[in-house]
Amino acid sequence: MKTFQEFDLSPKVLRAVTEMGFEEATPIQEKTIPLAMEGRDLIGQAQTGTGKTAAFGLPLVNKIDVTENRIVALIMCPTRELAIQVAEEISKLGRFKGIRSLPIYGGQDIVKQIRALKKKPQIIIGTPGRLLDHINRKTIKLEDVQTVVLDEADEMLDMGFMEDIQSILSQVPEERHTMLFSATMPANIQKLAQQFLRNPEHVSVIPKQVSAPTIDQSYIEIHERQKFEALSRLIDMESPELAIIFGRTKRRVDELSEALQKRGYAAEGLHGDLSQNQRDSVMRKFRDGSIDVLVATDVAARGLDVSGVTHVINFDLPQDPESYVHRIGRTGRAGKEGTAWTFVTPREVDHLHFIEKVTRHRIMKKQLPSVAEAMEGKQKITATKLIEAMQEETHVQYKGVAIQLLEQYDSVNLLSAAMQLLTGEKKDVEIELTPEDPLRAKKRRPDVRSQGRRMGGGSYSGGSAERRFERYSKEGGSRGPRKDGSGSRDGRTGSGSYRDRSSNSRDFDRSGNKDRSDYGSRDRSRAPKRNSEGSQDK
Ligand SMILES: Nc1ncnc2c1ncn2[C@@H]1O[C@H](COP(=O)(O)OP(=O)(O)OP(=O)(O)O)[C@@H](O)[C@H]1O
Ligand SMILES: [Mg+2]
Repeated sequence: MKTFQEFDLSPKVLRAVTEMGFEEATPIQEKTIPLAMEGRDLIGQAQTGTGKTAAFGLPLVNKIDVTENRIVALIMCPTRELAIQVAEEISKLGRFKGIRSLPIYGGQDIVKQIRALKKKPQIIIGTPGRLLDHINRKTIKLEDVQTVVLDEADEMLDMGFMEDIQSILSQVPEERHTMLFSATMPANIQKLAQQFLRNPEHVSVIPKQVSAPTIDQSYIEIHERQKFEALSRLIDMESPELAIIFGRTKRRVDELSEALQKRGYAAEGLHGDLSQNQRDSVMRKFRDGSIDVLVATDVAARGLDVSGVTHVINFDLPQDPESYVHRIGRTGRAGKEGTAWTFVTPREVDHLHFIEKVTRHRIMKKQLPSVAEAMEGKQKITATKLIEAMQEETHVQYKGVAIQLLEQYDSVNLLSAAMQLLTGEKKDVEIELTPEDPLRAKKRRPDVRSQGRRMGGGSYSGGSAERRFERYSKEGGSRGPRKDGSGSRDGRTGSGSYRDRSSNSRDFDRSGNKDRSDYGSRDRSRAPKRNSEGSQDK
């Protein structure tokens, strides 16, 4: 492993890296930083949570001259939350150097963004839709851009952003440095690479499995109507520090977060039909720990890096293997351990096995914890907390009352009652969720012999396995129109109808993440053809 001193980074950039607590470069950083510093176009693939942001961010902030007062670098991300987060990381990396960066995404007041643009940022981090909006308004000019990064490149393609990306890049000089990054590189990424990159270097540090090795993966076979009880028991048994629960649709996320609140959990939902203020507020609360359960659609599947996420629970099975990899990759980041549980209805078991094959990772079948096990798990955690608190010896002021109580009451009864209070017994409210249809079982199975390459394990070069995977995906509907596709274009126009129609539909909430919500008068013909969420986010 290389230390950062071994790269030819400027002292101010090195200082930022040190302050961020990075000591050694991760494998993707080790391989891509020198290439990027040489100005090589590249496609970088590495497991979730392994520092791809700094892999492109460091060479970028290192290269930019601080006296520059034009936009010289552009980073595109598929979702608003990710744009905000990447901007945050870039700003940390460029802090001592004084690099100016700005996130540009839909849902935020455009006038405010125009004002911020007047401060002459050198790096723009944006979602495609809103970027185009600024380009059309001539409030963003890309004629001086020298470096372009597409983070989560495959997802942007999947969301139907191809045309938007084409339009944006048509504004950027052809003589530029372009980099694509993602943990997954399905075959169709080739199209994007051929079009936008020049003689790119493929850097893949995906070992055997595409999902991070530090994630413990299990599934529970369960009927739709039992899922909520199972979820409550799992949370009780495992007592996550922070958990992300993925639901298939926006409606599901709304119902689930409400149900969890009724049971007394500190949970909130995130999906594309919320206002940007609501989205920001939910993310803030999750990051600062004022809620410990985030219920989300796939809008939260990509790139989000929240420290302390110990558990990911797929309440509904994800649509495709990539989505599975990215969702569970919200835990087990930066070498930490994580746990992922997936609920699978009997009719979806085939689909789960397909995901297992494509990701080349065995997902262990586990039994639903019994009420007694959940209870026991919870009590163990309370007992541990109690013992830790006792050892800290900060409870002196309670000792007087404790002695009095012990003189009056039975010690076992007393401690049991205290533990019950501490455990915070959940309210026993009856919950009924609207059932979701199971994902359709896939008929076509991947060819086991060639599966290693299917998720781009070292190659994305369009071999038969990739093609098969792509074909499979299309048939399975996962790459076809998202199920909420219907409303997407309206979303782009900013009319209320999208919201009205989609909130109860079985929509894949990619919708919300993509920022098209204030597309205003933009040409509708440019709306992504295929999807759903593509609709909203710029
Ligand atoms: N060299 C390093 N040493 C320690 N921590 C690091 C290093 N590089 C990055 N990190 C931290 O690791 C975490 C994950 O990084 P990042 O979000 O860039 O991962 P990623 O590879 O982009 O994941 P994803 O595929 O989910 O987007 C972040 O909190 C980041 O600050
Ligand atoms: Mg990332």
